[in-house]
Amino acid sequence: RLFSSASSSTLTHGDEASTHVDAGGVVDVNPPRGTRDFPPEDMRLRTWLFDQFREVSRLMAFEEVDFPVLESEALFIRKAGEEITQQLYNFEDKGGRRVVLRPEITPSLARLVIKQGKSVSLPLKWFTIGQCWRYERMTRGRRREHYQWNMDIFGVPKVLAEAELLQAIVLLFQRLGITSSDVGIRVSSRKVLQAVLNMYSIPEHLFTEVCIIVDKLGKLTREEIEKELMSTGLSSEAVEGIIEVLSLKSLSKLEEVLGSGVEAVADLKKLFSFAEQYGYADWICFDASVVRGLAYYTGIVFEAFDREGKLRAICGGGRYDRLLSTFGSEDIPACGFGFGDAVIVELLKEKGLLPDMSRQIDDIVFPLDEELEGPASSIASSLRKKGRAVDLVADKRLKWVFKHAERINASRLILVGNSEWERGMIRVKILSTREEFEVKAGDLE
Ligand SMILES: OCc1cccc(Br)n1
Repeated sequence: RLFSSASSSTLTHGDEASTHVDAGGVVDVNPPRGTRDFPPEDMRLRTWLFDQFREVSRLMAFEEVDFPVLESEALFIRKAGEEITQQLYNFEDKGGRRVVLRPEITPSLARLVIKQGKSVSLPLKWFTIGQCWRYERMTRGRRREHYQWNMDIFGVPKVLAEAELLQAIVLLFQRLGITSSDVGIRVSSRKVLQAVLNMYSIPEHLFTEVCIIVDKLGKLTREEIEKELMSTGLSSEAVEGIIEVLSLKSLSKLEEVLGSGVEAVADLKKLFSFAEQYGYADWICFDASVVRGLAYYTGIVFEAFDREGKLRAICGGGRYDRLLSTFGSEDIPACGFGFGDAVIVELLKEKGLLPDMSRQIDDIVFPLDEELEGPASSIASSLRKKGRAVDLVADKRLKWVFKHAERINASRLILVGNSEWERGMIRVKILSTREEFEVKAGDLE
């Protein structure tokens, strides 16, 4: 514990109590509920994962963008009863403005596209990695923040855009060593549900609400889903029809039920034929139950899942052709996905695919006497200017330095000692081969 649990008097400075501890004199060293610290080893893993996200974005020719974590609440007020908008991390700032810690990134992307307006030429292919927030009652002890990699394409109405996004996801999995035996991607289209609602002449305004309800398939029982659907005013016949179609996992069966020439079927057939061309057909499967829980999806939707069924969705996304008009702007066809930083790490752990996250340093420079600290720092400085990662160590016993060199996987140990320095020399140990030699200080590369 950082402080004893003594009374606060032991912690005061002068006559005012320290402002960092409560009356009990103990500061809480944990981060706020539902949030994480990233100490060095965790940060190395996160940096490695984000580097994979960035490399795939580069391969796909996407441009990086960024936004404030803080957004106007108005960007996320939607009436569809989505979990994400019911758990807004929202508050009023000191200027009386209603703001949120963003729960997702797509609305910010849409806002920037609108703001850029005519100054950008379509298509746009943008990516970002950003922290997203939700305020969930900690009854379920779940996280309140995660980082999400988002890839979005604006201005391409055809399913080739969704096919591009699916390749990005498959490339990412392949870079991490995950195969299509570990993970699949369920693909469907909101137009399937649209077609079913049309079959039962269900009014358009119920579409989004029905989507949000059926997205809970697999989380709620069939009875609960049926009850919620009936509560929207759907007939039991329509409810049965919806549930029957959504349980389809074959495109040909879907075509039988919906009839040929239905846009939903045409889109999906096109997407699956692209998948063959890209070479990721074995990663994807049609599953009509996929609707995703965001109100604004209008077409193809998809989500990646672990085939053992132990984890929550790894990533998900879809087409959202009418989001911009909800912000009062001209619509631009768009599609994208979000890929969180938590479930993927759970999967890598499950599969024994976590990379080695130990430190690696090029050189340790160590002065054997205090009066050699100056020369040691000049040696460290010249090595750093040549691009070497150098740990300058002082005030330690040599035994500790050897242990430290092992701990941080240093390649070389450079010792600055009196007898050598008098001759302008330093001693170099190559730690992998134990080879040791003297070299003129200025000649060391
Ligand atoms: O994907 C839902 C979500 C949104 C924000 C924060 C967290 Br943790 N999870």
